[in-house]
Amino acid sequence: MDDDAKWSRFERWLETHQVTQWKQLLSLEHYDDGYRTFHAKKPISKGSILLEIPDLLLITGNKVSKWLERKNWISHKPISGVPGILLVSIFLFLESREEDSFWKPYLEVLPTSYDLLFLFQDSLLRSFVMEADIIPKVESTRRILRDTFQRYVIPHCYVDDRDKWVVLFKEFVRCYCAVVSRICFLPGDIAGALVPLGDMFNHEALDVPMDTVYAKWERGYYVFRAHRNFSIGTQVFVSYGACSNTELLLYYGFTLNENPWDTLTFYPHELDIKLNEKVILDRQGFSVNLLTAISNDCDEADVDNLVNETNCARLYDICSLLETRESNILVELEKVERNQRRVRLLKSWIRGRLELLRIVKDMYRNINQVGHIQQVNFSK
Ligand SMILES: C[S@@+](CC[C@H](N)C(=O)[O-])C[C@H]1O[C@@H](n2cnc3c(N)ncnc32)[C@H](O)[C@@H]1O
Repeated sequence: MDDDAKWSRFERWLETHQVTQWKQLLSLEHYDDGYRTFHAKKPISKGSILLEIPDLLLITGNKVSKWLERKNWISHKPISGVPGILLVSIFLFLESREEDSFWKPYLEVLPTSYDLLFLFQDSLLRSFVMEADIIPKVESTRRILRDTFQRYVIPHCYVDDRDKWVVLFKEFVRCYCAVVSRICFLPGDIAGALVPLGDMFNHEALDVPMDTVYAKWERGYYVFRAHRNFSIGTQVFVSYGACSNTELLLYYGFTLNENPWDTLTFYPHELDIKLNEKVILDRQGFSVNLLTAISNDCDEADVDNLVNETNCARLYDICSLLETRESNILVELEKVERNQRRVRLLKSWIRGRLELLRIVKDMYRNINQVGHIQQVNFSK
């Protein structure tokens, strides 16, 4: 069945369950790479309902854990020790092998390839990624996936050779990627909910955190509301939260330009600074531990005071060191011949970090010149 036919089947499935209203407001655009996004057919005002998906269509962690237990796939005791996200991944894997699965029309339109960071080749990660603790995070994801697959999936599948194991494992990893990159928050659920069609909204970063929850459970439906006005013809986004580009790459496989929530995490000893703790840099500057380490004697609880008392020229210099390091990585990355999507993602990730460093450098330069922090907003 080709992609158009799969999509038509998915739409019919939605219509059978009375999911039709959205078409008055939204159109779905399909990209060549198989991804999709919503556009506004009419002007949309903040707070209006975009989409309502009935409970029956949702795949939730709680439903899945009961199902796995009922089918004796995993017994009660181990189930409580397996993270909900992995249980939903196992469920997706099993359902996608069932010809008559209720969710088949949905499963068929899920993306077939992902760019989550743990899927990147080690040669790319180890040479071009300087974020603190990223390699252990990637390795732990890979290990957990292998262990879960070996422990809970393989005993129920007939696998007589290594090639078959590899094929099944790749399919399991694809299911896991679908779950982490699409699951929606559902209070009281061990994992959250996969919301067919609701998971086609792309993410946008907001300058300030949202005042209300715009995607939530209401009266037996998962309801998506507009968090701002959208003009006709423009892309309609939701917001996945205040995610840094590192988090976006880890869990969703993309980065944003000018992401106000971007961060850069590092260990100062990498720059020959005597401090063993991890330091986080965001648009407000360095985390308190670095400020404390290089400040004069002052009350650490008051960040404004701490910055006033800190040698901002030194903080500026640390930004410059980080900037040089990131620029050098970017130069090396430019030499990589492969112009594949993952290389492009790493480049845009680094460009985002350089932009962040520029903003913070300007901030510390201004503080240094003025001698106090009045021009800087530390309200976050
Ligand atoms: C919940 S899905 C959104 C729907 C997705 N576009 C699709 O067709 O299935 C999340 C995935 O969409 C993509 N995505 C979401 N927001 C994006 C954005 N602002 N820029 C680029 N890709 C985005 C990423 O691949 C992410 O893993």
